[in-house]
Amino acid sequence: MPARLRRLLLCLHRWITLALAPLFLVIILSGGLLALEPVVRDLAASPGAEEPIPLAELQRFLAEVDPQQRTRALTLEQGGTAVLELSRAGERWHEAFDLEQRTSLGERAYGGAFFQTVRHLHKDLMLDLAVVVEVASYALILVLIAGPWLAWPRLRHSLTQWHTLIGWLTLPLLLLVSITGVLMALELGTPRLPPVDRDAGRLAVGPVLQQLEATETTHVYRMERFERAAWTVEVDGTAGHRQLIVTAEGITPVDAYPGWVAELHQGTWAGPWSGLINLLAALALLFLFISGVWLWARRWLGGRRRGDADADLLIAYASQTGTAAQLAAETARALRSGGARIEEAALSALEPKALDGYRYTLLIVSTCGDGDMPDTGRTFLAALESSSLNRTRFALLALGDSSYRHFCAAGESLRTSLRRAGAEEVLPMARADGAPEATWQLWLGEVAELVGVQPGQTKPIPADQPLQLTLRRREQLNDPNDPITQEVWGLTLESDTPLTYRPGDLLLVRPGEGEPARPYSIGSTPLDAPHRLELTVAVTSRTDARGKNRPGKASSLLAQRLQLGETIATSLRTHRHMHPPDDPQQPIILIAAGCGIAPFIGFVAERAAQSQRGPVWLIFGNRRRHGDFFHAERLQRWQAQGVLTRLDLAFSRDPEDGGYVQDRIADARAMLVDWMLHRNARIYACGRRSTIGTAVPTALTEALRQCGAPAYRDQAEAVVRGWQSDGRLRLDVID
Ligand SMILES: Cc1cc2nc3c(=O)[nH]c(=O)nc-3n(C[C@H](O)[C@H](O)[C@H](O)COP(=O)(O)O)c2cc1C
Repeated sequence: MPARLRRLLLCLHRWITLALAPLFLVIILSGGLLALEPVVRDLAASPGAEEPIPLAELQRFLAEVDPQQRTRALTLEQGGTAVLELSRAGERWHEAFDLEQRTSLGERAYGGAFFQTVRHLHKDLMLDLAVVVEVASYALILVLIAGPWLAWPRLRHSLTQWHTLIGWLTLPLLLLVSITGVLMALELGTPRLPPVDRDAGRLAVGPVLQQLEATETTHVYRMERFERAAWTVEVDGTAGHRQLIVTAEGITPVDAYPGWVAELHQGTWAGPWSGLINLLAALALLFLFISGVWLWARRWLGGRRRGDADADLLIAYASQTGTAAQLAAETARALRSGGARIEEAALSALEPKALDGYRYTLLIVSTCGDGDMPDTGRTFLAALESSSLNRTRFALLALGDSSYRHFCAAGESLRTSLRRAGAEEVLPMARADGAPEATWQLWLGEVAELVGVQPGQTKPIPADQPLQLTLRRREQLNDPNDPITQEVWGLTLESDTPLTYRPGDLLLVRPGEGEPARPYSIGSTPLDAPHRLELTVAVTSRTDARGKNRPGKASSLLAQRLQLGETIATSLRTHRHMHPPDDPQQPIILIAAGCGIAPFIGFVAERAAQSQRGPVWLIFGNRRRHGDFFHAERLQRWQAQGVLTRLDLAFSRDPEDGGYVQDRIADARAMLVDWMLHRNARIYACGRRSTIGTAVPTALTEALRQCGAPAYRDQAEAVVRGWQSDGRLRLDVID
């Protein structure tokens, strides 16, 4: 189904229900109660009479027991009993009589007056607003019809799945009840009645019987006044068994009363007990209504707390190269072992409102780029602008390096925005300059004291390793004659000592003394050559104050100025977040745009060096197959060897393989969703912010939705956020 149509149906389903919620509740609850009426009536009565009463005998009987003609209805029961509904001065009651003795057997209480009120509520809200009920019934039919288009039922235990399953199972019954309700309001499928003068005076039972005398009627089964001056009477006579409408003007035979539509609507087509089906319909509707509103409210309130629902501390982080993430994990471990109940999440997995649900929120946030917030914190920071957090109490540890122009700028701006949103800062902000271990330890001590726990032992955070590396090989990876491609080089660097790292770790390169370092993802494995590491380096450029193009200092050093055999001082930073899974059998999906392929060459190389390896699927996108399909030869060799299980390519400027990585995700969505939901795969994505940072999560959300797992956008988004926070989806964004 087209996404736009689905969105429209979802809007109808959700907003009609919410807009008409009180009305729906009244109609559903009163309908459920009314379903009980025939049953209660049946329980109170003896089984129905088989024999009707002769007309003359009925006249004599009524003349004696009801001389003032207060009878509104008469029914017969087995054992010679008649039950009269009598009224006096607006009061109504049922009384049973012995037909032979003509004596009262006492009042019959089955809550007739109560059901009368409920019926009134069900039909016109007790305010003569039958038209409002009619409109609500149309709306309900729309809501019911829109529902099944939104999700397939699945056998899984979650409120959403129960909502879907019950909706699907009871749909025919619910449609039947609501459509017959509308038909009744339109008087379709009910017997065609003669015109009834609603303003005429009350027509008493005596004149009705007199009129019947003048016809061929011999026996009466039951009779009931349904308007002030109109009765329905079921009779036997020479013309057979008939249903008559009697008014002051005369007698009209009609089809069976109240008609098949009303019987279907009331559920009484198979006797009083089949009416209980309507109780089932009402309970199903009530469940769908309450669960639907609850699911919506839960999403709306941003109740995105997952995992430990009782946690009273939230540890949230925004990290670019993994340090803040690692410190957050260590903080959580230390406080947990002291007995605190903790939830840990990347800021990208949270909505600001969620912070209000915890006693304290502890934030660890680094600064990247030129004073920027890491990608995992940007959406959160923007969302804070329109949030009001009056129950949030937070403590913040900012990571940075004072050799950069804007020291701890991301931490500062997060702090400002939180305070502006109304959150209370409970500890002075801590700023770590360079290696953060010492500052973090002090901060952890303060935090532990604040929350009242004794922190457990902490593991040291690996510090950056200084490394002297010699350039051994440099090869241009793009086609220098193709102006559409960006200048990209593959470098092999060598150390005197064996190296300890995993693919995805970062090599920090300072282009000069006092210059800020630039991180480069390492795309090799020490399993292949323990002294070597490989980089894929794009030559960046920026426009200076005079409008001239200046090459990036670190990239031009690596790609141009550094000579073969020359040595450079660097440092190696562990980037645990971008390590391949520890289990070599776990399926991995690698999504790379442009230079984002850099770490993944190392991922596949690591798998190639392992004997017991799981599947690897690479989705790579760039501009031109013949200009910038980096590492093509190696990738194709790995594919032929079966190391690379699947390779999908998107070259945006080539007509034959056009599109972007997100288009390949959409093409292969069924397989991708299957790998994620049933094969415990992990996704890694690396590339520029515009491609990977937003397009990949959006494409994954869309893939889930299209596969109906789940079908609602906000739920699919929550699944993708969940993958991000539990490490099933790992993004590495390069500027
Ligand atoms: C490319 C790059 C840019 C950085 N920019 C800044 C900056 O503008 N201001 C600052 O205080 N620190 C800056 N830093 C230092 C980091 O904030 C610091 O290394 C921090 O520990 C990294 O934490 P993370 O691994 O969680 O991202 C930068 C680091 C790198 C590698």
